[in-house]
Amino acid sequence: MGPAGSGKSTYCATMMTHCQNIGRSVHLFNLDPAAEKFEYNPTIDIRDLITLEDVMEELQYGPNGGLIYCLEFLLNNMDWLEDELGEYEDDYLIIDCPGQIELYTHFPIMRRICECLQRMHFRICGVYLLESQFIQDNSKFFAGVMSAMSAMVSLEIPHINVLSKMDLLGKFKKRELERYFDPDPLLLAEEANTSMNPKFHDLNRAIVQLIDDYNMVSFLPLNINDEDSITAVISHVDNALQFGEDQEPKEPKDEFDIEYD
Ligand SMILES: Nc1nc2c(ncn2[C@@H]2O[C@H](COP(=O)(O)OP(=O)(O)OP(=O)(O)O)[C@@H](O)[C@H]2O)c(=O)[nH]1
Ligand SMILES: [Mg+2]
Repeated sequence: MGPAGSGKSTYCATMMTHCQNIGRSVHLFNLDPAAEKFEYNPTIDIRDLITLEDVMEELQYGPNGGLIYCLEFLLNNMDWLEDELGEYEDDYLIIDCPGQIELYTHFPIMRRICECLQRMHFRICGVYLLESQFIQDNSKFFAGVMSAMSAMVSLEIPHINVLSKMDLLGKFKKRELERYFDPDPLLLAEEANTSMNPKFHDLNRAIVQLIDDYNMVSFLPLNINDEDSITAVISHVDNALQFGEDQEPKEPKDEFDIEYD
């Protein structure tokens, strides 16, 4: 999940490549009826049920109303989804979600989809992407933290926040960056207040107090060009899913077998 352009599809493709390299069988599930093309072909695709293009053309909807219509259509046809998912009950699915925050907070659409997955005994972990460039502007960062938090609160599933596009971030000192990975909102608010009109100071403080009260917003950095960073993110997700706990132990590969004289 994450706002438009935050790197969701790139995240999915990166994780697909990584999983294939480590020998894990994964499938891509596209939930975005407006998606155009993917690096990997989705195994399950909402566009097989309905596409935004058709809705806009036939019902004369605009792009946002059309998107809501598509997802509500899916909710009214959940047996389609259950049929599609049925074949992959024991598999690892990476779901590319649409970005519009309305789907998480204004309408319970994503929540209902999560409930359907849970009914089918899938374990779910939400991964919310926020562009790392946001940390160059505290007010943008706050807005991002709040949108991540509202998705987290409305879905009620294990949730991981990721700062995406770390490769694009200019030079930052390590210590300075770490403040954003585990943000101390009160400290950040003081900084925001120095650059904003005093009439916003109380509002800023109230907002950061809210973030602080939840005390559960932290970020993992993701640099898609750095294998260690990809591994770190996927191992947090695995941990949240308890993935691998019921997997059969793998036979050691020949080259690692110990030879005795
Ligand atoms: N350098 C860099 N570019 C990235 C990264 N992730 C995404 N991009 C670029 O950012 C743009 C948007 O990326 P997408 O992966 O399509 O983002 P999205 O969230 O799926 O976008 P929508 O589906 O349109 O909401 C593309 O031009 C990507 O090439 C990254 O980690 N590093
Ligand atoms: Mg996308």
